[in-house]
Amino acid sequence: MDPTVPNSGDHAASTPTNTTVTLPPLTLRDAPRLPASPSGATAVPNPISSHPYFHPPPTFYISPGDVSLRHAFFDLASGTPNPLVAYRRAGPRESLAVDPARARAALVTCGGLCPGLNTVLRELVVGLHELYGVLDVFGVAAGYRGFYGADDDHVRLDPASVDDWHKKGGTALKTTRGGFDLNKIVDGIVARGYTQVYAIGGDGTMRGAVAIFEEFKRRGLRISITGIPKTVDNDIGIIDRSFGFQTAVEIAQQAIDAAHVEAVSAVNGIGLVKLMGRSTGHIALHATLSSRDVDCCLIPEIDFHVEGKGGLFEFLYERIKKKGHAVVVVAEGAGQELIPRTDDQKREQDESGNMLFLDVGPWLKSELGRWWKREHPTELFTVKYIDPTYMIRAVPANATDNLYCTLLAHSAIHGIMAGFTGFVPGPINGNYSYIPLEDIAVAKNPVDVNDHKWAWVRSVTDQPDFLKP
Ligand SMILES: Nc1ncnc2c1ncn2[C@@H]1O[C@H](COP(=O)(O)OP(=O)(O)OP(=O)(O)O)[C@@H](O)[C@H]1O
Ligand SMILES: O=P(O)(O)OC[C@H]1O[C@](O)(CO)[C@@H](O)[C@@H]1O
Ligand SMILES: [Mg+2]
Repeated sequence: MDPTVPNSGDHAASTPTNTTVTLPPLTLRDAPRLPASPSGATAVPNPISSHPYFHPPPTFYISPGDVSLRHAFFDLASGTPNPLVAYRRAGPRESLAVDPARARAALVTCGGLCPGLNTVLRELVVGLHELYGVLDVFGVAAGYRGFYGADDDHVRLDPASVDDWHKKGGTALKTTRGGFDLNKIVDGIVARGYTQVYAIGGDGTMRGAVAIFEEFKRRGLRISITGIPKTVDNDIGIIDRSFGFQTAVEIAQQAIDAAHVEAVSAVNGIGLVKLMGRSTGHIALHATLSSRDVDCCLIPEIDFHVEGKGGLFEFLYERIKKKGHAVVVVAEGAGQELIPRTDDQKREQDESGNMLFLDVGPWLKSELGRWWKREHPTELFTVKYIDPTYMIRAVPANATDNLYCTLLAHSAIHGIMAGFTGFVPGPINGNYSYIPLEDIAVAKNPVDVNDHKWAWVRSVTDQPDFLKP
C-alpha cells in the first residue's frame, strides 16, 4: 500500500490500518571516547549502585546500545532523511571508564551571560560530589583565559560553597570573551592536573572546546572535555533549545507590557522594544507569540524596508489609524544592513571576533519620528523606546530552566564518567543525548521563516513582509 495515499471512502467508517515502511539505514554519530588507560585499569562500577538511597532498578542505567533519533518526524511522500541519524542516549552507565577517586574537574564559563549559568555550575559541583564522590572540583575564573591565569583564578568548589547559586543571575565564576590561546590553555589544564573540563558557553565556546579536544588528542592526553551549550539567543542547532531561553522570553514580556501601556496611553502611540538576538530572532519571535500585544516583529532572518510603499512605517501608520496604537518588537540583529555605518564601524569586533552591531532600536525610533513629521506633520505622534537587553539575561533562571540546567549538568557528568569526551549533552526531541562537539560547533539554529512558527507570528500580528516593491 502507498503510505502517501489517504484512505478513501467514508471517514467515519474507516478503521486503523498498518502500513509497513522501509526506512533508510541508521547512522550513529557516536560521541568520542577517552583512550584506554595506559595502566590497563578496567571499568569501575558506578558508585550510584552502592549509594545508600538510590537502589537503582534494572532500568536505571543506560545500556550501551541505547540511542535517540535526530529526526522525530518526516514526510513519507518527500522521502525520509537519508541516512537517519542517531546519537547515544545520555544518562548514567553501569560501569565507568573514569575512576572518580582520581578525577579532578575544572568548570569554566565563557561568552555572554544567560539565565541558569549558576545553576549549571551548582549542579555540576553537587552532582560530581554527591553522585560520584569526585571531591576535587574547581571553578576557573573569567573564561578560557583563566586556565593560564594566576593561582587564585582556580577556586575549589564544594556543595556548601555553591548552595544558593541557582538563585543568582550571572556567573559566580565571571566570564570573558577572547583570550583563547590554545597552547597556554592546554598547558594550564595539564599543569593543574585537571582530568575533566566542563566548558559552559555559546557557539564560540563550543568551537574553543573542539580545539581543546583536538589538542588533547594530538598530545595523547587522557583528559575529557564536554561543552554545555549556553546561549540566551537559542542560536545553537540540533538541541531542542538552550537553557535560559525561556526565562529570557518571560522577562521580555515585562518590557512588551510596558511598551503596550505607553503606546495605548498616548495619542498615536508606538511602543518599540529591542530584544537580544544577534543572528537569530527566537527571543523576539517567542516573546511576540506569548505577548499577543505585538503588531510587528522584526528578526534578522527577514529583510525589511522602512519607507515607501509596502514599508514598515506605512504599515505602522495604518495600524495606528485602525487601533490607535502599535507595538513593535525588534531583534538586535534585524535591519543591520539598513543602518548607515562608517568603515571603522564596519570593522568593529568584540574580543572574540564577533561583529559589533549598531543599535537598531534608537535608529528605528529616530527614522520613524523623522518620517512621521515629514508625512503627517499635523498629527500628534509618540514613540516610547524600551531596551531591556541585559535585563532579560542577567536574571536567575525560572523553574523550567532550573530543572533543565540540572538535567544538563547531570547528563554531562554521567557522560564524562562513562568515558565519553568531545561531546555536548542536550535534549533532542525531548531525549537527552550525547552529540559530538564538532557537530554542535557548526550547527546553527536560525528561525525557519517557512515553518509554522513564523506563520503563527503572522496570525498574531497580522503583519506583511516589508519587501521592496
Ligand atoms: N573559532 C574559535 N576557536 C577557538 N576559540 C574560540 C573560537 N570562537 C570563539 N572562541 C573563544 O570562545 C570564548 C567565547 O566566545 P564568544 O565570546 O564568541 O562567546 P560565545 O561562547 O559564542 O557565547 P555568546 O555568543 O552566547 O555570548 C572566547 O574565549 C573566544 O575567544
Ligand atoms: O554585550 P556582550 O556581553 O558582549 O553581549 C552581547 C551579545 O551576547 C548575546 O546575548 C549572546 O549571548 C547576544 O544576544 C548579544 O549580541
Ligand atoms: Mg556567540
